[in-house]
Amino acid sequence: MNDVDPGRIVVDGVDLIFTPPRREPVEALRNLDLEVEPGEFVCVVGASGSGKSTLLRLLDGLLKPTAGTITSGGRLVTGPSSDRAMVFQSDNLLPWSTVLDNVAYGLVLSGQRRAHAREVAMKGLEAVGLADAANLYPRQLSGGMRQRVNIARALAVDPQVLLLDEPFAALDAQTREIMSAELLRIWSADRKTVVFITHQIDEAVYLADRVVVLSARPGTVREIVPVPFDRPRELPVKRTPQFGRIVDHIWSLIEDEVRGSLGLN
Ligand SMILES: Nc1ncnc2c1ncn2[C@@H]1O[C@H](COP(=O)(O)OP(=O)(O)OP(=O)(O)O)[C@@H](O)[C@H]1O
Repeated sequence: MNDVDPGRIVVDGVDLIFTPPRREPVEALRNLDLEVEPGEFVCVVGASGSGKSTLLRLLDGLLKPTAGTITSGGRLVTGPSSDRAMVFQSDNLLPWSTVLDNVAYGLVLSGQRRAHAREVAMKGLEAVGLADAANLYPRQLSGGMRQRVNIARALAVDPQVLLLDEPFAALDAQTREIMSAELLRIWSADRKTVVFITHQIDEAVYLADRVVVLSARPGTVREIVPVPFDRPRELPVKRTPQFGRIVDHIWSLIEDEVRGSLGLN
């Protein structure tokens, strides 16, 4: 494997210190190293405040490391780029545009002709199973459908890397479970590199090739837990003893810190 392979992410010795005006600096991440292989699905878990979202924003180029470097496909990440796309917890769909135009939006912004952008957007909607919803408006969709539109929008620009920050956090438990299976189906079609942030350990174990466990602030990699289940993965794998053992192990790594973040230690 070569650092310049498209979709390969290398985080090398990254520190991130926030320096808010008139407040104490906040050391969010310290000496964080991580390598993600092209096409790999990595989930990141850790107590609240351990720096998960900060790491994702660094990977997208929305934040710059205080020290260390991040490369994507061998190129230094210095700002957002079309080879990486982000999906947030709250959907940021435009309420006055149809589903199709919401998905086409990024392509139009990047200079593509509207007709071509719509064609590509339609393919994206087909990939997430929402072709029939193309002419609806966001308010006419359920929460799960809106997040599928968000994913289609991120995929429409054909990024090498997909960054997802708790994309299903606002959904109810059943919808969330179905959406995670749906995400694996979408991902398996062209296996982009995925970095997925979640609070739900079982969601992480179900989705990931490897689960990155962050320590409490300042966040650093505490352990990387490989997930051995074959793909395609069906939801019943979550009910197996081996699955339960991996979830228990990850929980044991962060339990004290989760209690600490709640003031319970
Ligand atoms: N812009 C900022 N200015 C100052 N401190 C910040 C800023 N953004 C984040 N932080 C702090 O950095 C730390 C890491 O925040 P981050 O949001 O990355 O954690 P997280 O693991 O994603 O948390 P959660 O699970 O609660 O979403 C926290 O202590 C947070 O308060």
